[in-house]
Parts: sequence; structure tokens; C-alpha cells
Amino acid sequence: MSFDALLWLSFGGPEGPADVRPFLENVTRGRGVPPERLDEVEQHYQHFGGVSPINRLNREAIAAVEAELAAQGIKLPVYFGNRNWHPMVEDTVGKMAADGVQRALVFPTSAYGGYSACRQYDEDILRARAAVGPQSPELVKLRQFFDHPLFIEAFADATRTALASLPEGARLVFTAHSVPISADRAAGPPEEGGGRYSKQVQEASRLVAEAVGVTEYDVVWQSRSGPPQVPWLDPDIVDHIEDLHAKGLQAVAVCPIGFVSDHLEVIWDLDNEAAEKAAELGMAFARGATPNGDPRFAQLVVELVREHTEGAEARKLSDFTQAGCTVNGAPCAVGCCEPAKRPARS
Ligand SMILES: CC1=C(CCC(=O)O)c2cc3nc(cc4[nH]c(cc5[nH]c(cc1n2)c(C)c5CCC(=O)O)c(CCC(=O)O)c4C)C(CCC(=O)O)=C3C
Ligand SMILES: [Fe+2]
Repeated sequence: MSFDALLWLSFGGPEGPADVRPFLENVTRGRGVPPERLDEVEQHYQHFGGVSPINRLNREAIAAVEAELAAQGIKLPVYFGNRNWHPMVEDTVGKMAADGVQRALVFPTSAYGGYSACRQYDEDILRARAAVGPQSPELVKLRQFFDHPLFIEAFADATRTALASLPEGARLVFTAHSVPISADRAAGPPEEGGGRYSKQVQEASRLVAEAVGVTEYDVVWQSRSGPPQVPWLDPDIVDHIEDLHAKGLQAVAVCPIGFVSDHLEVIWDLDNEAAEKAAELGMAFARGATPNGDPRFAQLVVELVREHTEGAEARKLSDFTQAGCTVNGAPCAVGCCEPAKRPARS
């Protein structure tokens, strides 16, 4: 099939102190996140001058993908749009329509399934197309890539580097963004009792551990939000570091398997909070790099593109069914990556 553009679809982040609150309001509208949590997260952003690194990292990744496309002789202009901050995806899709784009591939900056990691990007596509109207290009979202060999190899190298910087006997700990347990359950597939997101995180972690030759490791969660009475995936990374210390471990290597770039949850929750906890306990700590800066990340994106433009083989290392690829924001399947049913709020 022929496509005339690639849309890079991401989360978005503030680019100055005055952006932080309106950005957070965009993220949490209608999601029942308590104001105390928002105040706390606002402080994390203000700690970095109100600037999230995410937009810069996305622009760098796009430049690398443009170079890789050119190197492989593929003519495909790349557009950039976000869910929660400028450039907003509605505006970007409007610009694509004005430029005459009729059919585009969409790369979402998340490797996993689940509501927050997959379906919400479909909702972004739906919203943007509705805002632009009949002139909107057809938008074909690329598949989930948590088990792609290039993704796994980039993390494996980063993990080797982190482990090599630590004394012998360091514990390897994988971490991903927590989600409500109800959301993970609703992530399908229904016939397998749900858990698509957490199972994929487990599988990607297993593949990376296998690649680096580590047999004992943990998979934990971070950055939980929402009201305290709602259960989220746990244990939390900071609590887990305390547990490891109590068990006598003296060093920890953290692989941020749930994230493609060093955005705020990585530089705050890991490089500040988790690292500080380890320091306080006298443990050595190293956080592995995310794939965004690795040349294999751009190669991965171009390979996913070629699956569509040339019918290239869809390389994957797990037995999980391939999912996430949909047209015009349609869900992958019934019962796939559904939002959790939210309890009525008072
Ligand atoms: C699974 C997942 C990913 C990974 C998949 C993917 O990458 O898409 C992810 C990524 C990200 N999350 C981000 C930021 C935020 N997430 C929040 C809140 C939430 N995240 C959730 C889940 C996820 N989030 C959930 C279930 C909530 C509760 C509210 C709700 O039900 O939706 C909040 C509100 C404040 C708070 O409570 O934390 C913020 C500010 C940023 C940008 C960081 C930057 O600026 O650099 C990125 C990349
Ligand atoms: Fe988030």
C-alpha cells in the first residue's frame, strides 16, 4: 500500500513554567486524579524549570528517523503531534490535510498494549480526524513493538552497560509505568483473562534478561497516580529498593523497560527518587539508558514502516499475538485495551 507521510504521535510535555498546570489539566481531565497528586507532579516539572525533556527527545528521534528513511531511500515526510501539549495532534493532522496528505502511517511512542499505552493513542487519532473533518488523511497506526528484536537489543546493551558499572552481585530490576489493576485487567485479551500490558512488560523484561544472561531479576512499577484507595500494579520501585536492601543486596541496576525515552517519569522517579533511596541505604545504583538515543530505535521505526510499504517481515521475539495496528483509530479487537470501568465519583 502507498503512504504519503508518517505521523509521530506522542504524549507531549510542557516547555516552560507557565505550561505545566494547563498541560497537567489536559492529561488528567475526567480521570479522577486527586489535586494533591497534581500539586506534587507540578513540583516535579517545576524542579526542571517547567520543561519536560519529552518534546526535545521526540524531535531528536524524528530527525534520526528522517535520516534513516533517507538512507534507505524511502520518501516519507514526518509530522509530529501530541495528545496533551503542542504541537497538538489535531493541529498536526490539519496541517497534513492542508499539505495534501491522503494516507499516513502513525508511530505511537509506546511499545505496549493496554488502555494508556495503546488505545488512548487510537482515541487521539479519532479525535484528530473528527476535528479535521472529511479532508483528514486515512491514518494507519503501527503495531506494538515491545518484542521487536531491535527494541530488545537496545535495552539489552543499555542493561549490560548499567550492570558493568556496578559491583558484582547487583540485582537487575525492570520498571514500567504502573496502571490501575482494573485497567490492566480490561486490557484483554478477554479469553486470556486480561493483563495484556503487564504480561507484555514481563515478556519484554524476560527477553532483555535472557539477552544479557541474567536469570534472577524483578519486574516492578513506578509513577502511580490516582486516588490512594484504587489499587495499581505494584510493588513500587522505591519500596522494592528497600526490600532488596533488607535482603542484603548492595547494588541495583534499573532497566526502564516501560519507556522509550528519558522523559519526566524517568529523570524524576528513577534518577531522583529511586537513586536517592538507594543512596540513603548505601546501595550502588545505575539506571540503564532508554532506546530513544540508540540508532536501532530509528531503524526499528523504519522497519515497522516497511512492514506496510513493502510487506517486510514483522520481526518479533515473543509468541504474543501481534496487535495495535489499526485504521483511523478503530480498536484492535473487541475487548482489546479497553479503558477500566471507573467507579462513579461523588
Ligand atoms: C502506561 C503509561 C505510560 C507509558 C505509555 C506511553 O508512553 O504512552 C505513560 C506515559 C507517560 N505519562 C506521562 C505523564 C503523565 N502521566 C500521568 C498520569 C497517568 N499515566 C498513566 C499511564 C501511563 N503513562 C496513568 C494510568 C495515569 C493516570 C491518569 C490516567 O488515567 O490517565 C500524569 C498525570 C499526573 C500523575 O498523576 O502522574 C502525567 C503528567 C508522560 C509524559 C512525561 C513527560 O512530560 O516527560 C508519559 C510519556
Ligand atoms: Fe502517564
